[in-house]
Amino acid sequence: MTEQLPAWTATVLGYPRTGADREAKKALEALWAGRADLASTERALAGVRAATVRRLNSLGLPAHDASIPSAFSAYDQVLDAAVAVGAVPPRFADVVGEDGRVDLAGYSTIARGRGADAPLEMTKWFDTNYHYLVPEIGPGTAFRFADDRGVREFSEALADGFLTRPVVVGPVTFLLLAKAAGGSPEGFAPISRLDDLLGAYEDLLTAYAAAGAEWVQLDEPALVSDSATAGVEGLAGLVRAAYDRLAAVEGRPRLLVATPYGDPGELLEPLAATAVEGLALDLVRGDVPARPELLTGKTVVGGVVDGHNVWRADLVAALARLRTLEGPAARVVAGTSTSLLHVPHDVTRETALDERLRGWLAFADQKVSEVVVLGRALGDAAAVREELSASARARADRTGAPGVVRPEVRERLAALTPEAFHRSDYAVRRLAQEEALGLPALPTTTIGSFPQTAEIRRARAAWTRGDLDQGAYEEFLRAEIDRVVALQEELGLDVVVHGEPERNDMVQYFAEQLDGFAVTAHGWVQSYGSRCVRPPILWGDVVRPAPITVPWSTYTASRTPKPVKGMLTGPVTILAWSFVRDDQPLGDTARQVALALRDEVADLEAAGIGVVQVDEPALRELLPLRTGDQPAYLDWSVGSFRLATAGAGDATQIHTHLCYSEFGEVIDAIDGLDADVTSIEAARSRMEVLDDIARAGFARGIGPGVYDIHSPRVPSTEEIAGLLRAAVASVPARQVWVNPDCGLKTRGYAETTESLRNLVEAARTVRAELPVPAAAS
Ligand SMILES: Nc1nc2c(c(=O)[nH]1)N[C@@H](CNc1ccc(C(=O)N[C@@H](CCC(=O)N[C@@H](CCC(=O)N[C@@H](CCC(=O)O)C(=O)O)C(=O)O)C(=O)O)cc1)CN2
Ligand code: MET
Ligand SMILES: [Zn+2]
Repeated sequence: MTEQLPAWTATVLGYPRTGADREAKKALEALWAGRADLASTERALAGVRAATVRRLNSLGLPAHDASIPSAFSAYDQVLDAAVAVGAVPPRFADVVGEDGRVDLAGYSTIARGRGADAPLEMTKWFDTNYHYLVPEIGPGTAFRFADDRGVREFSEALADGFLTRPVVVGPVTFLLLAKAAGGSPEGFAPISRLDDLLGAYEDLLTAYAAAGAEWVQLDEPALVSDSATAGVEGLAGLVRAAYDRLAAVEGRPRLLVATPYGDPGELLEPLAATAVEGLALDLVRGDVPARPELLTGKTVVGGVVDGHNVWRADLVAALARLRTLEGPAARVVAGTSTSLLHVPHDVTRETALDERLRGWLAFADQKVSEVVVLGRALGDAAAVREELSASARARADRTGAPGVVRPEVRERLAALTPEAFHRSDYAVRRLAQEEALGLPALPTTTIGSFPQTAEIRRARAAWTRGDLDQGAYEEFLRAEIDRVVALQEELGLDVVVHGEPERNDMVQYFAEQLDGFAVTAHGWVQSYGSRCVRPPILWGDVVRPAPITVPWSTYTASRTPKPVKGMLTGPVTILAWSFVRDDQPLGDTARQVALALRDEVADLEAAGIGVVQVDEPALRELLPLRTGDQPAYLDWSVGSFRLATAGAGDATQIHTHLCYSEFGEVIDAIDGLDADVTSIEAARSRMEVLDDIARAGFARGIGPGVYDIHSPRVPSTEEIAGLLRAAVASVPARQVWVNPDCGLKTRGYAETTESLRNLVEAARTVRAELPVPAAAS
């Protein structure tokens, strides 16, 4: 490795994969629906890859120096790594070909499941709204370099004239993110298989070298997360040994090891002590190393352009940061902090956005231009003087723009007293609510959304285009609500919802109705697999010009004598799933959103809606990766939820919904929300999470999800009744609610109707088994 390093000066760690017009999403969904065959789907995905490489090149990343990443994935990069190293769970062994390859059909099967074969579990990727598939690793998992899809994609780009830099999830992160396969011995940890896994990575590197790769990027984000590394003894030694071994592979490509999403802290040292040629550091969330000499002799990608947010970078400050790396590093490369996976493609397409706002923004393509400018600036700052001052002007322009600061919002926040964050004692509220609602024991309800049918999407698309007028669209939605209410009455659900047909997305919908937010037309970002979201941009002070959900909820209440549950998205989730202004603390922004929601709760209450659910599925997502940063976060996040809800009277029942079950870390926070009823995911753990809840002394209502809505599978009455019996064995029956584990929007009506029928039936069965005092309470 003594020859001249290729002269790259700028790079990005990854790029969006859905395609500028969601071509990959549409191609995959067509394959799954049986509307397309494998060959045409592969061609469509290859088209997205080719367009990406050309785009990155036209934006200024050279074609031949490995600064363009090859970071495509048809579904998920962690699944790609699992398939590459032969870690396919035994229940899917039949999808692996004789040559070790897995075709797109088999790959989709592992991701989405098949009949009784559950898919790989899906969970959040660090502190983002991206979800990865969790590898299942056991003592007997036979690692080998099995599927060479990544190598073929590299060769495809090379044949097209581009020498790219393949990107693969690194071996340490792969195992730290994996879970023990079913049947593993008690206490088995996937990371104990590191040595065996490295053999597969050695062969993978050799294959990339044979195909002509000069650099390979290995992503090791787990090194920045306390929860990913918790309980692993001697991790520094493992990191050192792993990369010593990979660095010793004969004839291998150069290695760039990336630690996005934070700061690797003490784990930088063992990594830097190995012979890997490159390190990519996140200098937005992380810091320039306290011991710069660790970087001696390395190529260092300084991640100074935020891959998480859409604001134009402060290029002058970014350049200054990069310069601090220049002494020790052999070469400094301007880069992004993370992959650009989390931001939309191109802001210039957003012609409906206010022009002034558009001038403040950088989506993926604009961020590529930013790193290219910084790369040039490292050589000769004078050559890019104009670009540097334009970036400074754009940032300065935000400060004084109308709407960024609204004195009435600031004054209202400043005048808040502690009472605004507190309700009466739960015991008092409980009595008032029992009287007001008159619900049976084990009350049944849903999480809010009913299936978003093609018909609903079509109607909304027609209304957005102007082909359907406002009146006709609203009439369509009222008819939809009528159907959803009639269905719930027929099924016998106790607390009725309106089904959320008017919402394109639970965050975007609210953003569209609040001042201070902007929404995009093309700004799609992958959330998981083929599913995408358009995160709104929260740029100014937040004001609610008019009630948002009140007309829909009151219409619903007019159609049924049963209690109706109003549906709001909470302040933390609205922040988590938006691109949020970076000119003030998140807590201040969250409290502004909370005040708007507080007014909405008050209006719902005044309109006679006695139950209001404020969803906070992202409460866990924004939890800082370093434990030391967590208390401050929990303080402002819990506080903003309380500010949104504490204006409700005693008789108004506040629900919240959190759609995950790993909340050991946030159980106190959930308690702190002080909601009257909290619904959570619990079916997959067979209600075991309720033991934690009981141990924590949680005394309010709890709705453990009794079936997994992520799959079309219909749970039987007996199965649900079994789960409910387990629930009432750990938690007093008078606390227990019966509901699915999340909203039904991604499901179809056939399985939804059947599943809910069984849910109601199971609740009746177990209700009848309860001792009389509980049933009467
Ligand atoms: N923001 C957010 N994050 C979240 C969740 C969530 O609900 N929202 N849930 C969790 C899981 N993540 C999810 C993310 C996306 C979807 C999802 O269903 N996305 C839809 C798009 C939802 C949407 O914005 N729909 C719009 C636009 C739909 C659309 O594509 N319309 C067509 C036209 C349709 C037609 O003419 O028939 C088009 O624009 O081309 C609408 O309904 O109005 C998709 O990818 O398909 C589900 C779960 C965690 N994170
Ligand atoms: C991702 S949490 C979803 C909650 C929302 N109320 C729904 O039912 O869709
Ligand atoms: Zn949910």
